[in-house]
Amino acid sequence: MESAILVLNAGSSSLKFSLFDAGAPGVLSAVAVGQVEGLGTAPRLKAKGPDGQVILDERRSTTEIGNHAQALQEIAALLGSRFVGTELVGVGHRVVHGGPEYSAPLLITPQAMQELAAFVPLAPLHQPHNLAAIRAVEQARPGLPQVACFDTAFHRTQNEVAQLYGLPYEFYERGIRRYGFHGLSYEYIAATLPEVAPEIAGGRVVVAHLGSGASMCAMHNGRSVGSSMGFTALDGLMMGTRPGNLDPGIVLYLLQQEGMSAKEIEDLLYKRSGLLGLSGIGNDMRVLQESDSPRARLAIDHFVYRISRELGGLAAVLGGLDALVFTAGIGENSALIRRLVCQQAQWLGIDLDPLANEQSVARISSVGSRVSAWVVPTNEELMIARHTRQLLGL
Ligand SMILES: Nc1ncnc2c1ncn2[C@@H]1O[C@H](COP(=O)(O)OP(=O)(O)O)[C@@H](O)[C@H]1O
Ligand SMILES: CC(=O)OP(=O)(O)O
Ligand SMILES: [Mg+2]
Repeated sequence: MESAILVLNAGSSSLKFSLFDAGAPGVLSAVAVGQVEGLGTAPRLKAKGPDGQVILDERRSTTEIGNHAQALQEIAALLGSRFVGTELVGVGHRVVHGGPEYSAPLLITPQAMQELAAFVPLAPLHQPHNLAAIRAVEQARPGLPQVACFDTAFHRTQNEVAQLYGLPYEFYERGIRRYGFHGLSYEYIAATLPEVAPEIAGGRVVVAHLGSGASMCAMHNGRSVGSSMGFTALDGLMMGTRPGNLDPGIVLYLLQQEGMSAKEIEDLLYKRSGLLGLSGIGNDMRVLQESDSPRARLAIDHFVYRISRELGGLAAVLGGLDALVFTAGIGENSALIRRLVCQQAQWLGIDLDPLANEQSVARISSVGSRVSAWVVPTNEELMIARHTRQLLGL
């Protein structure tokens, strides 16, 4: 391989990467994928080759890999040793918040970095890490072209009514509006549906991206018309450590009556709530599913309840529903969550095929189901690589 595109997806506790052959014409294929997960707690470096074979799986101490910059160094060392002689021609990044202006991928410049830094308070779990990864690459390889791909961009097709909050209009003009997130994932699903599920690709589809962060998107003919996430990635569904949609009066109460500081509330809302806060056990759905604790079951039931409510709302936005698509860590892997959600959604016309659901095959609803249900694995890194290749003209 002569030249490659590196993709970095920096999350709150992980740094995911993929390396793509930039020289091969046509369909992009990853020659290596992996991540450093457990950043800050129990770092673990994992990497796989093109056929999915494990090439590395090592636990490291927090002194060895203590932050995203060190994680990036490890990834660079690993890739450098395996792909000697390969020239890196571009780096694509997931940047969670692009604000009202950025509705397309962007070539990184010093000015763009300044503008994107203004969105750090709107995505404190993600934006600082996204920008730190860009700076680290710039430091290691000055002048290497870097592209920012935004989680918010895919939702900019939504009309003004859908993006408004019921605040005085000048707040909307100042940028306080519903942005929506997980857009690279939804864009990938929209691009994939014509292949895997052509009968629904042009229809009214709700996609449920259920991972550590979770959201749902109402899509009509592959375009976003509504999203459960809003101004920040706190809104909508309950998540691993975030509560999702919350009465704003609770925040006022905590500030004014309970004397919590803004920082303490930020910590509560981003890091201590959701599945973790309700269960008291953890934020990993696998652990909750295996637990006998009633609170773990309560957390799962509330997770499903919130998805069901949001599904009804987004189906109303679409004026009806043709299909429900599950994706991301929980959506792709948890037959239990899919079963519970689909059972709740029987009133909408979804009839689950239990065996297909257990096997996580693409279509998981029965042949006669009026509204179909699907599992479609997402690939944010591939979406970023496509954008990067196109923007850089590679
Ligand atoms: N087999 C599984 N069953 C249930 N949940 C799973 C399974 N595998 C992964 N998950 C869940 O997926 C979540 C991570 O999803 P992912 O999309 O990778 O999240 P993120 O990118 O936001 O970190 C984990 O927290 C875990 O709860
Ligand atoms: C926007 C968001 O919540 O992303 P993630 O699911 O990666 O945490
Ligand atoms: Mg994710």
